[in-house]
Amino acid sequence: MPPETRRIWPAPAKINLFLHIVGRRADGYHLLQTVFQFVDLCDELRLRPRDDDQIRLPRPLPGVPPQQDLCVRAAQALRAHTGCRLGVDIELSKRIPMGGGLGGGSSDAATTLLALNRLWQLDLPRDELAAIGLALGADVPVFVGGRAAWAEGVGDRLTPIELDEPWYLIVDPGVAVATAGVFGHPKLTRHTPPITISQFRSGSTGNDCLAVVSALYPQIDAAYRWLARFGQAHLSGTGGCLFVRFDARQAADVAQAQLPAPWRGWVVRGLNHHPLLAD
Ligand SMILES: C[C@@](CO)(OP(=O)(O)O)[C@H](O)COP(=O)(O)OP(=O)(O)OC[C@H]1O[C@@H](n2ccc(N)nc2=O)[C@H](O)[C@@H]1O
Ligand SMILES: Nc1ncnc2c1ncn2[C@@H]1O[C@H](COP(=O)(O)OP(=O)(O)O)[C@@H](O)[C@H]1O
Repeated sequence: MPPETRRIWPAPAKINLFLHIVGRRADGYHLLQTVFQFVDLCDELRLRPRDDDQIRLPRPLPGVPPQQDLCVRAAQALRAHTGCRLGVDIELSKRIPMGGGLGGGSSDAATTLLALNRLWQLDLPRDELAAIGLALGADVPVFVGGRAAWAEGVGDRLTPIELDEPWYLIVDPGVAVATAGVFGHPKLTRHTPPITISQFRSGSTGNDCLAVVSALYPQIDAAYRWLARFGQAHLSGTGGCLFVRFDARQAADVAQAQLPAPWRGWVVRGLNHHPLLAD
C-alpha cells in the first residue's frame, strides 16, 4: 500500500483577527473585511481510496448526517467536477469545536479536496480546488490557498499576508451560534467604512458581530469579559469561540489554568502557513 493512503491529513482551525461588515450584496449576503490566520488546533483525516464509486464516512459526527458532512460533500463535488470514478473511505477525528467560528467544517472540506486531488491523481491547480470549495462555504478557499490572508467580498477575495505567529488562548463557551441569526439581526452593524491593510496593522479593528452575539448569548458575553482580563479579547467569525493573544506560551498556559468550568480552552500557535502548503 503506498504510504499516502496511511497518512494523517491535518485540517487546522482558523481565527478571524478582526471582522468588519462593510456592506451587503443584492442577494442578502454580507460583504466583509477580515484577516484569517491558521492555528495549530487540527482535525485529522485518514483517506483510503476505493476502486468503486462509494464515498463513505463510517463514523459520522454527532448531529451531522453523512450526506451533509463537509468532507463527504467536498469529495462529491470533486468527483462531479472531474468525472473521477473512484471512491473513498473517510475517517475524521474531530478536535475543533463545531459551530464555534473556527472554520473546522470548511477546513475539513479543504483538506479533503487537497488530499483527494493527490490520492485520486487529479492534479488540479489550487485555484480550481478553491473555486470548487467556495460552493461549499465561504471559508473553504483560504484553507485551500494555504496562506494567512486579508479577505474581502464574502471572504473569497484573498490577499496573502505575513503576520506575527504569537500564542493564543482560545475559549469555547460551549454555545453554538446560528450564523444566519447573527447576519439576519436588525441591530447588526452593517456599514463599517472599509479600512486598508495598514490600518489593520495599526490596530483600529474589532468584530462587528460581537455586540449582537454578546446580546444574544450571555455565556459568550461572560467568557469575553473573563478573557479580557488577560488582554484584548476577540470573537472569531460569528463565534462563539473567543481568543486573546500572548507573546509567550507560558503566560497563555497560566491563563488557561484559571479557565472556569465548563468552558473549554486551547493554547495554540498562530500559523501563517497551512500544514499542507508545502505538499
Ligand atoms: C463570517 C464567517 C467568517 O469566517 O463566519 P464563521 O462561519 O467563520 O463564524 C464566514 O465567512 C461565514 O461563512 P459561511 O460559513 O459560508 O456561512 P454560512 O454558515 O453558510 O452562512 C449562514 C447564513 O449567514 C448569512 N451570511 C453568511 C456569510 C456572509 N458573508 N453573509 C451572510 O449574510 C447567509 O444568510 C447565510 O445563509
Ligand atoms: N466535517 C464537519 N465538521 C464540522 N461541522 C460540519 C462538518 N460537516 C458539516 N458540518 C456542519 O457545519 C456546521 C458549522 O461547522 P464549523 O465549520 O465547525 O463552524 P463555523 O462555521 O462556525 O466555523 C456544523 O454545525 C455542522 O452542522
